[in-house]
Amino acid sequence: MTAGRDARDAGTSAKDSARDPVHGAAGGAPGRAAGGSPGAGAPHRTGFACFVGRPNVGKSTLMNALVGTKVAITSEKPQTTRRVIRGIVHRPDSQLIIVDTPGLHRPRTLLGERLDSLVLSTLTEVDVIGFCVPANERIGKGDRFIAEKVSAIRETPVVAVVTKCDLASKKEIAEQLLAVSRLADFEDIVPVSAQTNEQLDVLTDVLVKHLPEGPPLYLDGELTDEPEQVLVGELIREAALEGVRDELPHSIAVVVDEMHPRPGREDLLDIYAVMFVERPSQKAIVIGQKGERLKQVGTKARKQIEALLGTRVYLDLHVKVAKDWQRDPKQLRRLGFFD
Ligand SMILES: Nc1nc2c(ncn2[C@@H]2O[C@H](COP(=O)(O)OP(=O)(O)OP(=O)(O)O)[C@@H](O)[C@H]2O)c(=O)[nH]1
Repeated sequence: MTAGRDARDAGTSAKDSARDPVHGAAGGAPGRAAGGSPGAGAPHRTGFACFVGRPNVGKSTLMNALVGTKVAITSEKPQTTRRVIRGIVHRPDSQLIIVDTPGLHRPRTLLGERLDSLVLSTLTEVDVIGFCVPANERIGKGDRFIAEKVSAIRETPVVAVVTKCDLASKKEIAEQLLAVSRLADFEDIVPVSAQTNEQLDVLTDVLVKHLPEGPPLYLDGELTDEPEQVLVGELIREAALEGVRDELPHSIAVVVDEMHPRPGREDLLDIYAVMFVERPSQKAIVIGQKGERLKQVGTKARKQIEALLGTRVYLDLHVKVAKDWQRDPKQLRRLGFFD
């Protein structure tokens, strides 16, 4: 099977693909979600997909690349994603709504437990699951744990996605595809790179195959239904995560209190946000000497927010301590993590 083939050729049934589940090797034609010309009389499909995998395997980056814009934040720190975010891929033949989840992992805190139950309930509700494994790392216990969990969900088909293929040689990719095929009985296995856009169109084709027939749920051009306030908070958190180490990334939460155009200045949006950390020592780190670090974080976040919203932004960012918020149900609710 060649990579980057036409969408219409991809219409193999789940049964066919079970016999030959591997979709090409990376190195095929690049392109993002470009397929999707509906064949004559082919029904329109609409549905939900969800990517799961160990932290840091590239789930959020993949969703952004498929959707074509930055709707989920990414970082080199594991467990960056905390919220369920939807990105929408529009094609003539289909609408693929991607639900981004936090990685499944063994819960260590109350926050961890809540995230895991959130993930499991999401998985039974979507139409297809994308189980992600990076091409450039050996399959480990964590991957096996998640592969077992998702293949136990009988009602949802699982497609394996070998990510970050730009970081592996052809031989390594081939070996990884084989290793992944031994993990569980996947419907399909697709090697991709979100960095170079390789095989993203093929992945979309494969996911769309599993969606039910139905009309579009979102208007053309809508890329996400996350409230802007949430996206803005996530961009601030992403800027704050850069350059911090150890436990600190997990201790940072951001709440956007207010967001409105400045009276008499329709071209300027005022945003008031608070960054929460768990301890005073962390507050000092986040703020930095003479407030330097916080200033950099604010500038970086502001630029990203301006790019997202297409307007000039004034960002008022404060840091507060919410003691041990990850373990405290009341604080968790306040920061938007509901049970
Ligand atoms: N070279 C390369 N790097 C990638 C690719 N996809 C993701 N990355 C990088 O891998 C890191 C983790 O990516 P994320 O998308 O945040 O991973 P995630 O699985 O969503 O992580 P969690 O939110 O922790 O679950 C980031 O530094 C990305 O830039 C890819 O296709 N190629």
